[in-house]
Amino acid sequence: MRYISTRGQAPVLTFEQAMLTGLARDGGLYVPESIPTLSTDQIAAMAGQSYEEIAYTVMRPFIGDTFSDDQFRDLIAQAYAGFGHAARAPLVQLAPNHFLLELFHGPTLAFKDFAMKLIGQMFEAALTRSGDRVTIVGATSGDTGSAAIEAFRGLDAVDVFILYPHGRVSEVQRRQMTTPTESNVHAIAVDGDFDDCQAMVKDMFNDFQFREDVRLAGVNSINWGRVLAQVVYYFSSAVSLGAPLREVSFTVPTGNFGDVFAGFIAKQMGLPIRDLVVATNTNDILHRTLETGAYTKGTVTPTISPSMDIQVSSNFERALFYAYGQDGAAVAGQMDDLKRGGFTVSQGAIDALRETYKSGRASEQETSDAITAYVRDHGELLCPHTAVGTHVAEAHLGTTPMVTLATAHPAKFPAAVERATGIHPPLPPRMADLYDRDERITRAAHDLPAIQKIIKDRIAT
Ligand SMILES: Cc1ncc(COP(=O)(O)O)c(C=O)c1O
Ligand SMILES: N[C@@H](CCOP(=O)(O)O)C(=O)O
Repeated sequence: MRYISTRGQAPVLTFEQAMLTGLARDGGLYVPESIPTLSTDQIAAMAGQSYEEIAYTVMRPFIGDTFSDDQFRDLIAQAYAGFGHAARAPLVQLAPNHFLLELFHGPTLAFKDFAMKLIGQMFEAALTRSGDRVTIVGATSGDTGSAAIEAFRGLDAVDVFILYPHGRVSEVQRRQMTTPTESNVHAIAVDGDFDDCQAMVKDMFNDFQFREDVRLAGVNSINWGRVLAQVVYYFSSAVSLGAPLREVSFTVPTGNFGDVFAGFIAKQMGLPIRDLVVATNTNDILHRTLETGAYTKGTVTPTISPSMDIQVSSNFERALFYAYGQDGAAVAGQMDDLKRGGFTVSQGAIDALRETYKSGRASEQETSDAITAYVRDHGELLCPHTAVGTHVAEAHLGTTPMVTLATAHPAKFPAAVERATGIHPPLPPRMADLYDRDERITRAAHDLPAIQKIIKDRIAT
């Protein structure tokens, strides 16, 4: 399996190279040259299998000879062993045709753990074999950073620097990033919003000297490995609802478009997905783009679902690549226009996007009302991101079963949940002392050279 850039001008790589490379050298994102399909029989055989077995079947065709079959099975087993639920991603029924896919049973209580725990295992195995050392720099609006720090803490061959927007993540998210004591993980609070952090990470990848000097790697969803691991729970949940014989739809709380794009890959692989519904908060650039065809950058507005406070949505580039019939030059042109503020998707491409993705938006009040209503009517305490999802999903319920992705545990956002319900969601016992642990934070201005210096100085010591 070979990997190509969405902008068509970067070297073609193996899975291992694409995983360790992060952003392509032409600024694009790596995607597989072709998407493997699974037969109806292979999908049907997943019924009753463990999450780990399904993960192996779904991901094996993408990894080429990076790992042997046995080693890959082993890495998957280790990645999910510490999850707090035997099913890993259990489904809960909310209404006759509406289900919640609980993706928050991993160590940092968000769906990011599914990919990050596996990537951590895969990085360690690949770097142990090669003897190389890398510096991971990531941007987070709260959950990617905590999952990355958890997955890579204490690993010998990796230093991790996470840039997060100062004052714009929840206290639990911040503490998950700032309280680990291992010296190879660093949380940097940046003056700015998530888009500023993400843009600086991309600028570091485009600074080839810096990239070589620190052996830069990325674990944001620009990394194909992140997307790949997220394809698995679309299969596990759809199969338990009757796939491949029955169609299933998904509503996905969306920010950087990685999670919902993983659903697109599942569909291309042969999973009978009817609709993929993109659910946004008031930072609704994706919903507006799907409605109007115009992707126009606005300013990021802080919301009670802070992990989705994003305007420049990285993986939309991957979606565009397929909507433009894998035309890298067309994607590169649109991304150049984005630097000047926005672009208009061609009629053919927007038709293709609308064929796959439906969308909706939840205001702050609607999000809060959904949290209140779901605990009252269904006994389910939702995190605000999930509540954005259930609100939007309700407008798309029909005869096809709808699965809304529950992307984080309510205890990660206790203030918003308590305001809406009067209930203070407790942290699981294993992290009950989170508020008592000492924090280690580096503050930084929105200043790329200064942050690059912090990184270089830290890895030199
Ligand atoms: C809790 C939560 N929900 C939803 C999202 C949006 O996911 P994506 O960026 O893959 O669209 C994020 C952040 O990525 C998140 O942390
Ligand atoms: N919501 C994310 C933002 C980064 O997204 P990623 O999927 O590209 O890593 C977060 O919580 O950090």
